[in-house]
Amino acid sequence: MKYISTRGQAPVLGFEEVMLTGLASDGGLYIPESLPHFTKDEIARFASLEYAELAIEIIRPFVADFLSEEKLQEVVKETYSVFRHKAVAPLVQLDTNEWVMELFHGPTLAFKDFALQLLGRFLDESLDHRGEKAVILGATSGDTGSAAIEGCRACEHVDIFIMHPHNRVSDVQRRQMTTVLADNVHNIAIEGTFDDCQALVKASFADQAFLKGHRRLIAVNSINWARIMAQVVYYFYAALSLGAPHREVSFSVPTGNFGDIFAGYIAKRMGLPVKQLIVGTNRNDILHRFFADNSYSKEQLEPTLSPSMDIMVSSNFERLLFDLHDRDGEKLQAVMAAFDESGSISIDPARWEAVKELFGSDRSSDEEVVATIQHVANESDGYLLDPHTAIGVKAARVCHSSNEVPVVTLATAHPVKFPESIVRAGLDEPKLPEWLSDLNERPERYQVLEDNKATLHGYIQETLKL
Ligand SMILES: Cc1ncc(COP(=O)(O)O)c(C=O)c1O
Ligand SMILES: N[C@@H](CCOP(=O)(O)O)C(=O)O
Repeated sequence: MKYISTRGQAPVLGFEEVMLTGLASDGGLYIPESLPHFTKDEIARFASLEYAELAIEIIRPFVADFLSEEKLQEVVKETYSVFRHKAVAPLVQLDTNEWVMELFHGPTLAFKDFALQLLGRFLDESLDHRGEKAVILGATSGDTGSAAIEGCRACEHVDIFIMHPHNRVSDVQRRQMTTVLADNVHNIAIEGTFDDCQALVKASFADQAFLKGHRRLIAVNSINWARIMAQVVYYFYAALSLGAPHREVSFSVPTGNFGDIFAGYIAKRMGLPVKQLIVGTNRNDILHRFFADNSYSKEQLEPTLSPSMDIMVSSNFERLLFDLHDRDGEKLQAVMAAFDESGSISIDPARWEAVKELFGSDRSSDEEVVATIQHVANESDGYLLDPHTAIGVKAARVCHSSNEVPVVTLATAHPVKFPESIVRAGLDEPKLPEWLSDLNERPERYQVLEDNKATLHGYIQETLKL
């Protein structure tokens, strides 16, 4: 399979290079030139598979030129064996046709583990084979960071630098990162927002001189295609459990960087009968404003009770825009340049009407998040939603257009990561699981840095003695 950049100017690459490259050299994002497509019969045959077996089927066509069948089987099975629920991604029923898919049974209690446990193993395999050393640079609003650290801490060949916005992640999220004291793990608190951290990652890909040619720079954010690919699997898994391919299924997804829901869009393009994809945002609602008013325009980022979604510029939205501009890199280059210059774009109205047939959207305030948590706990026997998932559940209830079609909200994080919302909902604070119960006593290590590229690069050079 060949991968092309959304901006049309970067070299066409195979999977392994794409995984090792992160951002394309023209500033775009890599995406398959064409997607594999499964027929209804083929999808029906997946129905009896366990999670890891299904993952092998879905992932195989994307990585065929990277891993042998034997290695693929070994790595994928090992990846999903570390999840703490037998079903890996269990479904919980809230109402007749309303479901929640729990994606928080991995090592860091958020959906990011699905892709980052796999990516860590893939990177290790590749760098080992090539005999190369790498620097991983990531931005996190709280969950990608710990999942990336957990996925990559054992990789002999990498040093991992994770930037989080100082004082803007929950205590549990911060501690999950900063209490990992391995020599190759470096946590940085940036005096700024998640968007500032993400901009530093992108600027570093555009200017890699600070590594002096000694190391390869790798991205673990969802700009890395391998992240999206791994997340496609659970859409198939949920839909198959609910009657696909003989029945349509809708999904509601708490959305920030547009990676998770974009994986749902890819699943649909691969043949899964997805009726609707519903975007749930908090008050940092650029994506909701796009789907509601055809206005993709930056505003001031505001802290919320759902900090992982405190994101204004959604990286993966560029991948959808690419499709909405005839997959023409030149056109997209112009669109992104206009966005960079004015901070605001809209698309051709006919295209926008068409995309809304698939995508719905909704926005929740903090008060609505608390009310949803409270309401669901009352009606479902104390079932706890984390604040991000609550945004998804409300979006499903507001936007889902059919009573006949099941709707699945992706439960993206465990409620224990965000106790403040639970307590505000008048519910008992959830307890950390046994294996994490001493998290608050573990020593922390991180460096606070100003939001400045030269300062960041200097810190990395000093740490690695480059
Ligand atoms: C708990 C949680 N929910 C939802 C999201 C949004 O996912 P995405 O950025 O892929 O849209 C994130 C992170 O981005 C998250 O950490
Ligand atoms: N919510 C994310 C933000 C980064 O998104 P990513 O999916 O592009 O890595 C986080 O928790 O860090």
